[in-house]
Amino acid sequence: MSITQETLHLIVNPVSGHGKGVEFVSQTIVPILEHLSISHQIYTTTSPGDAGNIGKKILLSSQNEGTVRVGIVGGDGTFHEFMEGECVSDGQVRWEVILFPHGTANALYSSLFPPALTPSPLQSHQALIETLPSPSHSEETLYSLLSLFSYLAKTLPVYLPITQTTLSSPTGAVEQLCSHVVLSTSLHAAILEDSEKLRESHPGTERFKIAAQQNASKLFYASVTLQSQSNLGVEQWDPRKGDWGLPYTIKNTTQPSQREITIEGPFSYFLTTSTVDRLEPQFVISPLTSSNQHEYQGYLYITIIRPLRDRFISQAQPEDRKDKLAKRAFEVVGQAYSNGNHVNLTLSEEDELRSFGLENKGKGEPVVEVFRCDSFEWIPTNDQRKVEGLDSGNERLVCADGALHTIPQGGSAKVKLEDKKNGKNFYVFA
Ligand SMILES: Nc1ncnc2c1ncn2[C@@H]1O[C@H](COP(=O)(O)OP(=O)(O)OP(=O)(O)O)[C@@H](O)[C@H]1O
Repeated sequence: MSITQETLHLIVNPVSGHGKGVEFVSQTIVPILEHLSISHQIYTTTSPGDAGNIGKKILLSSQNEGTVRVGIVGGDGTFHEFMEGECVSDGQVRWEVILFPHGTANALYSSLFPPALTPSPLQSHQALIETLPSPSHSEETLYSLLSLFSYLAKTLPVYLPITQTTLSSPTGAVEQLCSHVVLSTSLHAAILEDSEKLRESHPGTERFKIAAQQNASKLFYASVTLQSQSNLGVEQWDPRKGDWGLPYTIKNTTQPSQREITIEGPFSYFLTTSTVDRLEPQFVISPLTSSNQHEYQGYLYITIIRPLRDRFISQAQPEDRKDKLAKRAFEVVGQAYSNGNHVNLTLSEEDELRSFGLENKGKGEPVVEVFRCDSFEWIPTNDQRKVEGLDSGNERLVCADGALHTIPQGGSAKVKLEDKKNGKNFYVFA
């Protein structure tokens, strides 16, 4: 078929996930496209980073303008590489993306189509499914076609805010990063770094557990300034009210305005997303993130744990602090597997027994602080006043969609959402 404005460009990663992408394209996607006479072109990635090169080729063939429709058969990494290639190009096209979840975690897909949602989104596509060339597809196959069904049903695609991060040294910007799933520092970034070092000795997923144990009791020294241009300013989630409001857990600082607040560390957890509420189908780490932002520029949703706010740790004997911090980190972050319940956990206000157990939507402040804003700056402070009994981690480490980067000594990471007006926008059928 010749390439036209209507052509669907399919970028296929042959190795992601279980390595079944190529087979899925030939056996499932192509028969549907041919049956519906949809012009398509298949590109198979041949090496890491190739999805970005393919994206650039597609951009050239579309003469850098209009709407270009792309299908990604792969995981978050394939989408990331495709998107990163576009971030550095000068095109002004509107990318409309159909996702086929053929990765390992599929964070974006499972956020757009949460598994076990009732009623199943498949129900609304029943009439369409019955017209498919092979209507006996398994439930699992049909689930992986939901984004395609959304496109075929002519649903408006969802705007996908892209996060831009600038790593600077004291003398200026040194590196620009684009991400669409997650930008993190602290524990999340440290686990990724250490698990990579363990890949040879522990090829299975066990290495993530070991890396988590190695880092769960560390403190990361930094200060972060959150900014918002909106009239509402920076907002904080209050699980007790079930609503967003003015920041209320920031103490001992004079804030110049609601549009800018500074949060002092040390941190153990710091993660931001603008599109996904989960990093794996069941790991709902940012349950307030809403990707249904058709018209809106979008928010950065920020999930923070500052362990010294928790008397279970701050009032522990120095020799007990390590164990207690690790125990608490697993207890809290583990609740992300219970549909994101960690954001509902509150610190006990009065505790005569001094057990400092956590409550669910109790009277005290939440143990996890959740904010939304449109930009922030993470400044490693390398604080000399360390907390007795607790080790510090590398606060200069940054993870952008799984790739690790280091903030130069004395520098910072400035993070913001790409301006929707500047073009190069990504939309996803959901
Ligand atoms: N032909 C290829 N050979 C080897 N690696 C490739 C090839 N094509 C792409 N890649 C690499 O495969 C990596 C993994 O892809 P991807 O991240 O999509 O899958 P995943 O890691 O299984 O899933 P997820 O990111 O959803 O957890 C990408 O980072 C990309 O660099």
